[in-house]
Amino acid sequence: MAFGAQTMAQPIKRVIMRKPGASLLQADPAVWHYGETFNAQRAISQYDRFADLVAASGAEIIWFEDKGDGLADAMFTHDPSLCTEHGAVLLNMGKPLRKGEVEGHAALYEAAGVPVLGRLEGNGTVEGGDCVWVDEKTLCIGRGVRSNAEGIAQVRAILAPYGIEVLSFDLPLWQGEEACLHLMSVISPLADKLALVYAPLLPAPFYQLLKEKGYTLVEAPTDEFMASNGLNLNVLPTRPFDVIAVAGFDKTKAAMEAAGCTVHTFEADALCIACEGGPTCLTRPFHRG
Ligand SMILES: NC(=O)NCCC[C@H](N)C(=O)O
Repeated sequence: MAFGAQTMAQPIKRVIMRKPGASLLQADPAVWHYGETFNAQRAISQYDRFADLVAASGAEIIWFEDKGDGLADAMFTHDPSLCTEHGAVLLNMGKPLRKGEVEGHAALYEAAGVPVLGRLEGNGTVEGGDCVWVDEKTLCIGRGVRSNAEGIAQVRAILAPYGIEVLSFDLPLWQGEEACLHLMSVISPLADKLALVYAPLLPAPFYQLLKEKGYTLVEAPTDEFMASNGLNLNVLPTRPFDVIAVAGFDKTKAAMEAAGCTVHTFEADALCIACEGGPTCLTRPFHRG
């Protein structure tokens, strides 16, 4: 099976996804840090609409089944692994409740015949949501509550033989250690060198790098970023200029449309806003191009 995703917006050919089921239905929202609008049954039906949009893009979905393993956050398949043109990297989750998800990804890559280049060990943590390819040879990682210096150093060592540079950028604490703020919480690539950002929370050197690399930045409005717990910004390009976003954030949608994007939306208060993860987080594209 072909693989490799060192870009963030090229057409998704293959993607790992997990439909929430038994594990989400059993999840205690207080334990998992799910918000007031959490409702597992509604989240599951909202997910179905999202999965229809991904399937309609033509992507092949590789399913990571929820057989009641208790891993409620495992629907956010973006986080336990990433996949280069040379093979996959198995990450190590910073959120302790999510550690067990990595084995599921390992099994899927093995079944798909995708080689594994390396696996994070010991205390090193990096989550996929902190990883942004700004070009095919440059992977930026947000150092924060979920990804630490040791984990970033391990990813750097795993990818160095392939000529891939790994850069680290410090994230703010924002809503605290229990909440989820990834580097991808403040940027969503929309096309080659075009990204939706929430500039006030971008690490300043990362903002400067994007400018140096020639990016055009579309700014998401503060009121919608706050009202959505940041989920207005978390949009998934299934191909350049064609994105899936959470419904209800019209100014953000209009800003993307003004930049030339077609925006498909789905209702996601019980799924994304409550569980702190959006359309990008719900997918691990492992072949784009
Ligand atoms: N890439 C992402 O931003 N993933 C969202 C993960 C949300 C999940 N509830 C978590 O706390 O890890």
